[in-house]
Amino acid sequence: MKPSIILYKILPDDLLARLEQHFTVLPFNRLTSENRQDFLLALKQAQGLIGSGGQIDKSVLDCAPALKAVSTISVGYDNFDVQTMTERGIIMMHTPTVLTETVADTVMALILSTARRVVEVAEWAKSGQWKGSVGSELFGLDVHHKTIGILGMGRIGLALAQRAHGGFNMPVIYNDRQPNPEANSRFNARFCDLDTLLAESDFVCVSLPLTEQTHHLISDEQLAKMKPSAILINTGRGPVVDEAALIKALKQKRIYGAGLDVFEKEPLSADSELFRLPNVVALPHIGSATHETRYNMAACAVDNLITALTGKVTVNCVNPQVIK
Ligand SMILES: NC(=O)C1=CN([C@@H]2O[C@H](COP(=O)(O)OP(=O)(O)OC[C@H]3O[C@@H](n4cnc5c(N)ncnc54)[C@H](OP(=O)(O)O)[C@@H]3O)[C@@H](O)[C@H]2O)C=CC1
Ligand SMILES: O=CC(=O)O
Repeated sequence: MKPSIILYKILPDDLLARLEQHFTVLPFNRLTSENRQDFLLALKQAQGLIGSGGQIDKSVLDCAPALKAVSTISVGYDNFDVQTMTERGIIMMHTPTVLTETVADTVMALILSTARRVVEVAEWAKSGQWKGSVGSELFGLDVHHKTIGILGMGRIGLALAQRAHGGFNMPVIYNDRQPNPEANSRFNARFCDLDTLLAESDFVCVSLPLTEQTHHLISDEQLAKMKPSAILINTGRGPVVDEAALIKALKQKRIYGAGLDVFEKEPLSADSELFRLPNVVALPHIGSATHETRYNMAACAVDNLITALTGKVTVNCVNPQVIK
């Protein structure tokens, strides 16, 4: 008999078929409060879990006595209780690398659209106000040759540094837990402490995971250290930035603007002040959302689960210590 797995995301037909070759698939389109009881019931027999979104915490894992492997269709895994999984020998897989370049493109899109006020000015033109050449009240800021500060020089940080250095002639400074020799040698990037990064950057770009150490890493004190002409970009995770502090800084024009793809609570409420501030570009968590990349992420996650349950895991594992 094939092992049972739960799929909680809609997959392309060919990828679903690939899963069905190996497993009996118990499908849920996504996790909702309405289907939670059915999901918990199905978990009793599931050896594998694949999908994205939702909190897979201890209360969920307690309902999954047969679980051996979990495969998230994302690189971030802050919504999983990895510690409990590791204690129970459950393998946690994720999808790094396949989305790196696409997310770095999204960061550049946010940098350009906030600095050059692309969304605001396009809306202005669309509303019929374009009667002649635009005046300085609609001018933006240059991007090229400005200093980019990258917080988290990992895979995405490095791909961002490449774009900024090679494409826009931007000096690159960065903060991480340790220097990244590749960033230094390929992009002439300079490792510095957080305070220096905040004080010197024209664009502060957050590309960090959410952890206990990074939660609210950017709050009142850090925003106060940024230049009034600087822009904050967050594509890491919403709670890395204290959203109330950010809204205050933006309203008081203590920083020039913000480009955000992630928020403390998602979906961001339609009545959030962030949607009403003209100096904010707020995207609905679309960092990796292209047809090609979302397919590649799903394919990677499917292969990850098949390997974790039927083969020998060598890559994409968050807790390799559980692999025997
Ligand atoms: N908006 C979106 O759609 C997307 C968002 N993301 C987010 O981006 C994050 C980064 O992805 P990726 O680049 O692939 O991940 P990486 O792990 O390659 O990069 C993260 C970097 O941050 C560093 N870091 C971790 N904690 C700290 C800390 N406390 N202080 C300083 N540096 C720290 C890591 O160091 P170390 O290696 O030592 O841990 C690493 O160099 C993901 O975790 C996810 O949250 C990812 C994809 C899409
Ligand atoms: O936020 C997206 C991810 O892949 O992580």
